[in-house]
Formats: sequence, structure tokens, C-alpha cells
Amino acid sequence: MTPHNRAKKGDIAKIVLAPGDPLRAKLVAEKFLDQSRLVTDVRNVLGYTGLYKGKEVSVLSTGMGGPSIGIYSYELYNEYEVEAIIRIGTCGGLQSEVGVGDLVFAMTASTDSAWAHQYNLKGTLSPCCDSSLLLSSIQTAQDRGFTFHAGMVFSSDLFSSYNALGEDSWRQWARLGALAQDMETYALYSTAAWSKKKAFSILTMTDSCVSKEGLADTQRIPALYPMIETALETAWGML
Ligand SMILES: O=P(O)(O)O[C@H]1O[C@H](CO)[C@@H](O)[C@H]1O
Ligand SMILES: O=c1cc[nH]c(=O)[nH]1
Repeated sequence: MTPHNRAKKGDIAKIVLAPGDPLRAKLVAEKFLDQSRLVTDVRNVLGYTGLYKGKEVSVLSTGMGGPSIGIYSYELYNEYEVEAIIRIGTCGGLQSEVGVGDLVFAMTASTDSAWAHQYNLKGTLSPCCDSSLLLSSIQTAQDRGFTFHAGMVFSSDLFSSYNALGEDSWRQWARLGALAQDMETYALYSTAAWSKKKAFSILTMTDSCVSKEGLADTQRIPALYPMIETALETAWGML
């Protein structure tokens, strides 16, 4: 147990899917896992463990932003002996070729946050995903015909659609190739590197900063299924 997680040590599987939204964790548990059970609900941050095709997988929400996923992922890796975390998040699209509903595989993350200052580096940290999780997800997406893009994402402390920098704050990151903007991948990959564990972010593009298109409320949940299926297949292959 930790101040943020009441699960006991053996209650959490070696691989954890990590959405920001607690209700997305509940959805994964109820719709995609067999025999799922709630293992933590501290602060209403929901965590479940169940079976996917006979193998044990957990899903734990991480809240929004680097500091929040930083706490949950640090505890999972270092207190619960979790080997790999696969984030299943939404993102803002920063390139015209990334369509609404497409998957974005984050090979690396850039950031405007001071997250890496804690490591006392004399330079800039560019954390990357685990290559085996990336390759496995590419295979699943190809097999199932899911449209995906793999490359750099921009993890911001600011929500992409509105912040004091103005609605064009994302453009320079896009100019340098960022596919999408989320808020957690940089902190997750850094925490995995520090903990000597694996991480991978699979994102669904729900709101395009380029075209201003987005998913309607009724489309939001089913649009996340390809991401969830890809993450579960990838987890299953690692177990
Ligand atoms: O859908 P989730 O996983 O929460 O991810 C995205 O959505 C939130 C912003 O709406 C941020 O957490 C961002 O990274
Ligand atoms: O960070 C995010 C997440 C979803 N949609 C956005 O526009 N930004």
C-alpha cells in the first residue's frame, strides 16, 4: 500500500494499462477483462486487475499531467514491482496527416515541463519508449487495420486547446515533427528510465489542433477501442 494506492503487493499484475481517466479504467475492466476486481479507489483513482485471454493484466488511472502520472508510475514500478506500463490516453493532433481517431505511438516525448530537473543533468533528457512494446503494437495495429503514426509527441504542462500562450502555442513543436500533444508521456518515460522499467504510450487523437475537428461525445468511447485492444494485445504478448 502507498498513500495513493490501497492495493496489496500481489494485487497488481506485472503489466499495467494506464489511462488518465478513472472511468476509462472502469471501461477496460468491465468490457475487456474477465473476472476483473477493483484493487484500489483512493481519491477515486480506480485500479482493477483481471484476465485478458487468460493472463493477468491491471488497469490503473493516473489522473492528468506529469506530476500525477509521476506519482502513480513511480509507485507501480518501485512499490508494486510492475515491469511495464502502457499508457492509453487521448491527445491533440499536431499534424494534418494525423486524423481524428488515429492511433499515435509515442517513440519519444519532448516537453515544456521541468520534470527532468530532478535528475541534475547537465543537458536535456529525451526519454524514449520500450522498443519491444512499440514493435508489438505496430504488429497488432497492422494485423487489425488500425491507422497509426509513430514518432515524437509533445507532453505539455498546458492543455493544448487553451492556455495563456494562446491557441498557436503548439506550432513550433509541430514544426519540429511532434505528432500530437498530451500531458503525461514525458513524465512516464522518464520515470520508467529512472526505475529501469518499460513504458509505452499509445494515444488516440481526439481533438485536432490543425483542423479543429474532434470526436463528438457519442463517438468518444468506441473511438478508444482500437487503442485499448492494441494495448491489451501488446500486454498479452509480453506476459
Ligand atoms: O485522456 P487522458 O489519458 O487523460 O490524456 C489527455 O487528456 C487530458 C486532457 O484532457 C490529459 O490528461 C491529456 O494527456
Ligand atoms: O492533451 C490533450 C488531450 C486531448 N486533447 C487535447 O487537445 N489535448
